[in-house]
Amino acid sequence: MASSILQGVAEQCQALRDGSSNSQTTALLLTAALPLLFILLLLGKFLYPTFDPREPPVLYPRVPFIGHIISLVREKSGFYARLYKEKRMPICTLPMLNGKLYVINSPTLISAAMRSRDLSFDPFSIEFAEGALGLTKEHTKLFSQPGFMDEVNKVIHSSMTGDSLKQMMARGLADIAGKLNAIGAKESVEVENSFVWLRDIMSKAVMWALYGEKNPWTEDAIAAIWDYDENVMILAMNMFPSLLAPKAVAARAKAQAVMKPFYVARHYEREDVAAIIRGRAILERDIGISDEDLGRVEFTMPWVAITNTIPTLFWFFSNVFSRPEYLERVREEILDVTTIAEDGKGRRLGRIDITKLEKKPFTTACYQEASRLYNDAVGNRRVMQDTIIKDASGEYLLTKGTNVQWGVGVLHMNPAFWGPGADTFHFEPGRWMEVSAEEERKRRGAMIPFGGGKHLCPGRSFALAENLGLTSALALGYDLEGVQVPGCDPPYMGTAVRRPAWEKQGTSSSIRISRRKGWEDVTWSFAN
Ligand code: HEM
Repeated sequence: MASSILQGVAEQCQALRDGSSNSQTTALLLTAALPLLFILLLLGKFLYPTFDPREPPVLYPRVPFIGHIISLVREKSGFYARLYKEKRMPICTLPMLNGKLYVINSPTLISAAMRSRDLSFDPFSIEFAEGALGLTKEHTKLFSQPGFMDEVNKVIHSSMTGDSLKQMMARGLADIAGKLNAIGAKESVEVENSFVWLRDIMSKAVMWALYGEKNPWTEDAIAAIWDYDENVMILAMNMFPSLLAPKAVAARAKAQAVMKPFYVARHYEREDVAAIIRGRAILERDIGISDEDLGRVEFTMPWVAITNTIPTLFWFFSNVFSRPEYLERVREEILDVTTIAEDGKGRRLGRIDITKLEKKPFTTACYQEASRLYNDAVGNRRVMQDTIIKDASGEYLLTKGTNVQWGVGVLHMNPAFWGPGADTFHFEPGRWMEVSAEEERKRRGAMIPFGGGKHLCPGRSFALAENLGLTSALALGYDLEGVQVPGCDPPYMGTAVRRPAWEKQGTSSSIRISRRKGWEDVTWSFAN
């Protein structure tokens, strides 16, 4: 940058000496410009980041300083895919204002970044919380105590395994069954928007699973989470939130107000509350967060629990139910894991075993394909100590304090890993069936819908069980007319999964649901 300015000045001086530009005006202008150039050079020295030759290659934006920032805001997660398509770099350094950002595209380097102890997600959790949850500096100071985030990590990951996980799954699945069983044999339900219909059923089930009998989440309060979801990143930036995102601020206030009495009454200590909710609250209480404030701080949990689960459910559901041949194959597999018994009162009981369904090849392939195609998360880490990561393309120095990102879509939609058509929105469950050892090897590290390393999403098995539960009972026991697959928009910033954009392909969101012929008398339940 500085050298190109100097070069420009030198060329002008040469032109003056040569007499090729001897006008007095030019000389005057140049004299006046010299101090300005000097200031620019000085500013450049202090404002522009420096690069070590061992760092990833630098990719300068067309518009200096702010070019990459503008592209990121405009293109969202699509920015990483575009950059990779144009440059095909395994990793690069993007100068931004007076800082820089590393962007990784190689699966091996992404895996290394996720596993590295010197790269951390924790600073983002804390910084995000301040704006997104409306916390005070006091709260963030408490969270920043050495070792606290490691304790949170331990609680999060140990509480979503074994019996705690099973209990959560069972509660959620029972709630889903209740909603479907309520659809009578003689009625048909007209649904205006299939995404919203699924969203409302699943949100309630997840809240029930997390908060137990004292679950505070009303329909209204759940709707507020979805209003918040759309604008959470504006809040996270923490600049004039009431002005820039008043709807999200109001939604957050409403949701946090609903949570407050739950925490003030210490319902989180109850046995029927999910261990992740209980464990986090106790940990936070122990470092000095009051019960009154826990409802505010813990608002992050219901949000992360539904914001990616439900879009994943929607894409799995719509891609299967809109294709009769796929629906038929999925139905066969579900039937195989379902027991039907008389209830002694003239009705039948249908029990779907979700753990067995999780092993069925075609159903799993459809779920995987939906996750591959529609998950476009952006991975984030901060370099805590200078560190080196490497792959076959070379070794790269990552310097302390720099942020690192990767776009999941760059890997998930790369035909080099997933075969022809993988870079278009072509849903092909066949990609997941009969995969050769060679293909398996090529795909290693290229499927990362849940992130990885010590921050690997702890909710992935819960989400899978609930999503399979709802779709499997629907597939076997109900007829759904009019299901279409819409176009999609990038995920909202801070979330992982693309959102439906009905208007893009003129698709209709409305569907009609009725009991399937021959299955009208079945009451559904799940084993997990
Ligand atoms: C299909 C559904 C889901 C998807 C696609 C998803 C995706 C993700 C991703 C990409 C991350 C970041 C991981 C990283 O940076 O390495 C994450 C983290 C997390 N997710 Fe999920 N998630 C889902 C469901 C859930 C559910 C149901 C819960 C809770 C009930 C949950 C709780 C969390 C938590 C607490 C973290 C932070 C983990 C940490 O910092 O160690 N997620 N998730």
